[in-house]
Amino acid sequence: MDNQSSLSEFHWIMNMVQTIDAGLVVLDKDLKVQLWNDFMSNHSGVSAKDMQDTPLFSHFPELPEAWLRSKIDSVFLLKNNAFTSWEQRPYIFRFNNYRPVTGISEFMFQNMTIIPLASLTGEVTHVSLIIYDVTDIAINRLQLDKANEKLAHLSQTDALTQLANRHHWNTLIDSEFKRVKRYEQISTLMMLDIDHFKKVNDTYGHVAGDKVISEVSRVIRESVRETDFSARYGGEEFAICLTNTTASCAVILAERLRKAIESTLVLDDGNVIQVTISIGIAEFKADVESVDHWTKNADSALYKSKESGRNQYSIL
Ligand SMILES: Nc1nc2c(ncn2[C@@H]2O[C@H](COP(=O)(O)OP(=O)(O)OP(=O)(O)O)[C@@H](O)[C@H]2O)c(=O)[nH]1
Repeated sequence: MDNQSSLSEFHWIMNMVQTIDAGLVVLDKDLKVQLWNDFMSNHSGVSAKDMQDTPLFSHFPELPEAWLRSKIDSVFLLKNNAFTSWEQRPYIFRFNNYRPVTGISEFMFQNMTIIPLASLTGEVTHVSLIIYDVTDIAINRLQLDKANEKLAHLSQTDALTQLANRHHWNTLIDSEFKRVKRYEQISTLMMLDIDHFKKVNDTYGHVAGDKVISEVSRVIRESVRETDFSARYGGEEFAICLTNTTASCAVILAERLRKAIESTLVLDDGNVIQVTISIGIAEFKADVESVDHWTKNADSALYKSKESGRNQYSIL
């Protein structure tokens, strides 16, 4: 190839380097900038002329210097490419994201490849950083993750009460049962039922009944610990599992709930509705063979509370 054609080849290669839709930066061993393409100028607002032969980090103090230095050092040393993904670190250079408002990020998500550049003698004298704008991919992924999270929440939650639904309860209590059985741990199951609820429906209607269920659930949600879990077990029946708690300690929550619900006034269409609950408590014991067995124990205790006059707790 003669000088003229290699010069023109160099010219169009430089044209491509400048206009390609990715950031290209070439650094020497002192991390001084030797090439800064149009993508980098346009997004950073700093021209190639101003960057030329100056240390990269002096222009961009917000760069993760220690982390990036060690990445670049390892490329010089090992002569291998290095790659970083937006999932590890959303961006390297803090460039604005010009996408229509997404609410997810105001910055451009970036992947980066660092490649060693060898001289004719094989010595790695420079590295090139290639910055890819992956904002669209990242935003789609994050939106999908959010939607999946929302769907998972919806599929596990009872709409009226915002408590776990029966299906999700089954999963939770199943794994709690396995945990306590295997490690001989302590855990207590509590079943709650609104007293004479049929009368509430018959007197005030189903909408008022729903309001009562929703208020009772609110009290439950606000009363249990973060480590406990609760669910709407059936129509007006609720279940709470108190992990690492004995039946005698569960009594404290049972009484707190009983009193709180007894003193809650539900207003509906000019009516003031007041309800009470009955509670059955069953601590996990070594002879409990299954979740069904454990639940039956709590149900028997609940039945005892109903039989003894309601608005009270019983322990099996
Ligand atoms: N409004 C409303 N009512 C419901 C819902 N689910 C179940 N119910 C009603 O709750 C009532 C439960 O009645 P029962 O199981 O006979 O018991 P109770 O009247 O509460 O009496 P005790 O439990 O013996 O104190 C029934 O009338 C059901 O129709 C619901 O989601 N909304």
